[in-house]
Amino acid sequence: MELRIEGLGVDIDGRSLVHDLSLDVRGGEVVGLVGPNGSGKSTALRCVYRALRQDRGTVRVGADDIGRLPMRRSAQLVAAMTQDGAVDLDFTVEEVVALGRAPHQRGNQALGERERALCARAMERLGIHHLAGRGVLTLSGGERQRVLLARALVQEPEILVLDEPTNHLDVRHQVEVLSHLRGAGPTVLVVLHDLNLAAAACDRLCVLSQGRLVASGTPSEVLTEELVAEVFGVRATVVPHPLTGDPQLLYSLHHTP
Ligand SMILES: Nc1ncnc2c1ncn2[C@@H]1O[C@H](COP(=O)(O)OP(=O)(O)OP(=O)(O)O)[C@@H](O)[C@H]1O
Repeated sequence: MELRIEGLGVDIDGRSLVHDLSLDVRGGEVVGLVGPNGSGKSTALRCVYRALRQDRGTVRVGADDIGRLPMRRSAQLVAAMTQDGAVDLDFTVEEVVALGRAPHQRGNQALGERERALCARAMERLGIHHLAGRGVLTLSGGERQRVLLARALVQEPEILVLDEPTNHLDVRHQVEVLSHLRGAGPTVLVVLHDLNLAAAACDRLCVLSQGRLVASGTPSEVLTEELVAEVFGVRATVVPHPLTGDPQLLYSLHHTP
């Protein structure tokens, strides 16, 4: 299903955090939202998963304006994996993953066979099945990130939004988590800081700077030396990945633009 953000605007304390943002993510596409710290990425994403109500604009999932749907319906359509989605109750891993089914369940209804198999498969896929009985408060940051992703996947959403899903992950798990995004089923909008991983994981990138969309397109169209210098204030050399052709940025610590 398509995610369409139209003319999104968020103001807080008289300051415009997101300004007239419009972007589309086509069904099954993976789009990366990148930009410097404080450029409004998380604020925009929060409007998509309804943690924040925008002052202007709409967020549509398919034909529906998400802001007009009952909360249960929008939770069936949109799953979020976020930094503030951390679980602070001492649930087990298995229980937290099963919470992903909540928007589809009635009351305290027990999970059926299909749901239990779905949870087991997600834990297997993310390499956390051996942690099933562990309390989430005892997990490392990276283990917890993978639990939160498993919870989002078992929600079987149409739209999956992720805010820095590779935070805390070692390089192997960064690659693994991002490789799960393509072809996973849902349409994906993901905030990433690592531009090289973003180029490898995303079909298209949207660049935010000071709350405004300043570039969008394929990673090769967007990640130019000029853009990286202008938006991030960093001198980088862009080279094609020798195997995939994706643009990859090489940084020199001793040169600034
Ligand atoms: N509730 C709030 N009240 C005041 N200012 C806020 C609030 N939420 C966000 N901001 C400010 O809005 C700006 C954008 O924040 P946001 O978290 O969206 O940026 P970001 O691009 O996700 O940043 P980062 O890469 O550092 O995570 C920042 O300057 C932040 O301090």
